[in-house]
Amino acid sequence: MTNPRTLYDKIWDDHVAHEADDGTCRLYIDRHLVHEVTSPQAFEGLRMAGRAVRAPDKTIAVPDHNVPTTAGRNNPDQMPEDSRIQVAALDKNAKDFGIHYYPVSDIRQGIVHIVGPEQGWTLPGMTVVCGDSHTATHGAFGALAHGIGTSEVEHVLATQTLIQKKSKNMKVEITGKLRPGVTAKDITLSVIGKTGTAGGTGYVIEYCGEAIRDLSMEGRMTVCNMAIEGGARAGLIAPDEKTFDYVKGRPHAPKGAQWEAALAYWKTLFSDDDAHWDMVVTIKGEDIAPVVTWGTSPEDVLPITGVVPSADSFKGGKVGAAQRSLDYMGLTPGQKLSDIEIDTVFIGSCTNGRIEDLRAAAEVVKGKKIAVKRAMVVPGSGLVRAQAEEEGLADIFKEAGFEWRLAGCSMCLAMNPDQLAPEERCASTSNRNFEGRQGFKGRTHLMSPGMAAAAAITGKLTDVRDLM
Ligand SMILES: CC(C)[C@H](C(=O)O)[C@@H](O)C(=O)O
Ligand code: SF4
Repeated sequence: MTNPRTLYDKIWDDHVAHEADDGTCRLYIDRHLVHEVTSPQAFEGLRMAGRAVRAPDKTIAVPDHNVPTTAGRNNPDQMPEDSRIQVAALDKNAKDFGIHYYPVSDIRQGIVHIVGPEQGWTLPGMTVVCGDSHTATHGAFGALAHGIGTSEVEHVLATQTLIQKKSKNMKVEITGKLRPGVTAKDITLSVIGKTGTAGGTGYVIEYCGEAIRDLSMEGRMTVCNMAIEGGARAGLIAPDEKTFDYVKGRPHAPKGAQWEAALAYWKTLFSDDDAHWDMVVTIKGEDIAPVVTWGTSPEDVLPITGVVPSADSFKGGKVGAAQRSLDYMGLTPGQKLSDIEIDTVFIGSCTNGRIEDLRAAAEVVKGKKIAVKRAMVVPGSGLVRAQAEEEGLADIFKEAGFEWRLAGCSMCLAMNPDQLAPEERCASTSNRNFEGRQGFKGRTHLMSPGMAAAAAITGKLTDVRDLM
């Protein structure tokens, strides 16, 4: 009998190419995803050393952070100078080094964490890295996926391996059923609300339990996407029939006999009953409400039925941080969250820019008009966009007054023209509400797509259940 192992242990063991005496390991990397922000110096490093990309067939690049999302964006005049330089550099690097590439003009272009799964690059049991903290998204497939820094990007490009120390195992179990109006986003925000942004430090989280099993692959990606906001090294979910169905037939998924062999292996990817957990967090699915953030940290989570907290309801160092958040966000303690007026609504990002997210938002919006200054839907990829158009979702959004944009990171972060003005208040489906994240002095409230759509319709933070 081998020792009982977690899913993380199993994937780890299958990828260790070398282990040093101090436990430092060299891990084989199956997929390396690349975007324009964290790769230019890495490719430059290879050039200077006269090195090639070790496994170009396992290296996939797409520009996403800097690209404008308005029509005519292939015109370089639409891009600010620094964005243009980064996108042009990725165009050139992809060509020079012969890696898979989805340029801005390609319908498959989109946010790297949406494109990878969509094209079948992300598969169960793989190690997946990207110079991007939200790489955890791919863990939804039962892959070990995490963000790396630019110097590591260069190392992986050159060697297809990564130097790592093993993390501890954390189990986050969401039991039972979710209540109506509660989504994957509410799960992942509620977990961070409970554990805090540092709660996952040093761990890889496996999400499990009936409520996780019941989620679609899209929902599972939303949950894993925010593992990093809870401080974890990665988040993952054991693959099951839903995972295999999602993967099957995708352009880069295995076919024929290779599919059968892969499937047999994937079915071994689960945590053994007696596996050791260094920490266990359990939340009842029925206790989770539709939530929003009120502050400038993803752990500042409250049910939409709540009120803005006062700084002195916190302890220790958090009192000062809460006061700073309240000042930055322009909020008064005791104010009902559902009385907070919203200027702008952003539906998109690698957290919630997939087709299911757009369907959920469209369902709330259908036949209504927006009551905010601006609202935009930014599909996570060109293919999500095309599908949403085919399903009539784009028309629903446009008729309601939403802008219907092209794929990219957009207003998730202020690296492209989609930005908040100072003090502009946004209901956003993205994953970070840090100061300045969506624009200088911009104010971000994180929530699910249905909740963001509800805010667009009423002009205030709104309990989506009131519109259902
Ligand atoms: C620009 C990039 C390095 C960054 C990340 O690592 O996550 C971005 O995607 C983000 O969401 O803040
Ligand atoms: S959508 Fe946002 S979180 Fe995701 S990769 Fe882009 S900037 Fe980062």
